[in-house]
Amino acid sequence: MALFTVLLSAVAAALLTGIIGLAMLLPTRYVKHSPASPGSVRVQVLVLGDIGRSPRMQYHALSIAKHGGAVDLIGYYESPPHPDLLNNSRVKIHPLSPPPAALRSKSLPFLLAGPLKVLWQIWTLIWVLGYDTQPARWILVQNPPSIPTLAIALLISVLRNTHLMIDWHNYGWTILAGTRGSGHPFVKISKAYESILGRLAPTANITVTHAMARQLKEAPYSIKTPILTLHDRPAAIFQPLKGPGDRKAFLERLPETRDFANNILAGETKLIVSSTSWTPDEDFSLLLDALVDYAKDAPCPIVAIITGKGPQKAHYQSRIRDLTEAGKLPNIRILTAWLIMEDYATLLSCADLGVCLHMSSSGVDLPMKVVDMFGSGLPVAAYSGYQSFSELVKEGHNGCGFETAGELAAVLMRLFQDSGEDELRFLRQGAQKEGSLRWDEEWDRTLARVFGVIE
Ligand SMILES: Nc1nc2c(ncn2[C@@H]2O[C@H](COP(=O)(O)OP(=O)(O)O[C@H]3O[C@H](CO)[C@@H](O)[C@H](O)[C@@H]3O)[C@@H](O)[C@H]2O)c(=O)[nH]1
Repeated sequence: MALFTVLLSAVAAALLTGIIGLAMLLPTRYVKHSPASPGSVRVQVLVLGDIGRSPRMQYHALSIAKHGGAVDLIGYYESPPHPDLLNNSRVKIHPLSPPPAALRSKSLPFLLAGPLKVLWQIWTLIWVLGYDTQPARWILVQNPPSIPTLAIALLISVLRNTHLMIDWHNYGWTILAGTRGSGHPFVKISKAYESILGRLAPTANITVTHAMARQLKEAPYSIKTPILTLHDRPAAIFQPLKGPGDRKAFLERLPETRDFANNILAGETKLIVSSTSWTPDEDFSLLLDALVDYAKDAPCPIVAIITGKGPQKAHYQSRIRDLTEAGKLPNIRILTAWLIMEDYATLLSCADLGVCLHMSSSGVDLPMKVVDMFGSGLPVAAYSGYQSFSELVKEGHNGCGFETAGELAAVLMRLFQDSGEDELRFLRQGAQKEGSLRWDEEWDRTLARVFGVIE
């Protein structure tokens, strides 16, 4: 009997120690103040991508900080973030450690490297969201990427008593379907995962279009929590040119345009700009084929600058080289570049036309680059074959749609002839008008109260 009592006590003591130990390992919890004062609001803004190339998440961070909230901005630190974030005392950037090189290279088979990479991401996310940051009132997470971000954000929101808001930019499974095909098992798993977590996880949701908000209310997502649409709007850094002197100074300074500045300023050469993350959902063959077509009977030379970083850049650079060497691009110069944010914004304001090849894997997202272009007063020629297109581009008012290389070539021919000048001027006015609706007003109206950063 005595032995039994001793054993029982030992088991109870071990259990208690285990429970206390576990409790001590759990992350600290947020204590809700109701209502919270704006100064006490802390938000973890999370993107499992390069912070510097996640404009919408950077703008969220800036808006929260502008109203006095504190922000932990979490993501990979690859490109320089928005300049206003770097010296903002209310924003702390928490760089995620990238997976070890062996997992990123193609040396290991995907079936081994893929799961190991996800395990690495799970660990780094739990560490940063749960332990490296103070408990927050909100986690605001970008979707996609969805795996493992949504699951970890949900786990941490429960453990730390934090509200969870998903900012739906698009769907991870539709992007995957673009490369693997919609019948692939990974695509099916990814769709189920995103739908279930979307339904279970958030206190509230944000979408980039009304069309996406409508879709999320229906199966397979069937989200019942509030869904707010926050259209992308240009940040203050994107502004139309103040005067022709500024255009001259910039074009003569930028290495990519210096040699062509005089002709561009005289209107004899047209400057077009496209920006991209060089992902498979943007088919740059459309632009290259259109330029080859245009070059056959060009009304004027074109300098095309494609800005951005991403996986397919080298592939298209080599296609551009081949086409140029084969003599298929007479009077056309195609350059690629990665510019600091200020120069990217000014280049847009100096161009004659923006080109957008965003194809929308889901049909219901929108390209941020067109928002940048409108902010800089630049009209666009944009791929238009998807449902939400008209939520941003108004055909004949601020841009022209196209679905094939032939149609894009026809737009370029029409606008760059002498007779196209009036239409281009009219479109520029439309772009400036659309771009005058700014991020700050849209954000303050839609989200400031929800986060509690205004009373
Ligand atoms: N600093 C700098 N930034 C650049 C440059 N070139 C491109 N960028 C950044 O890269 C963005 C373009 O990125 P993409 O990945 O091509 O896509 P997107 O047009 O921004 O659309 C994405 O965001 C939307 C919502 O925010 C999503 O709805 C959409 O699905 C997509 O993910 C530009 O808006 C700009 O912020 C450059 O030279 N310099």
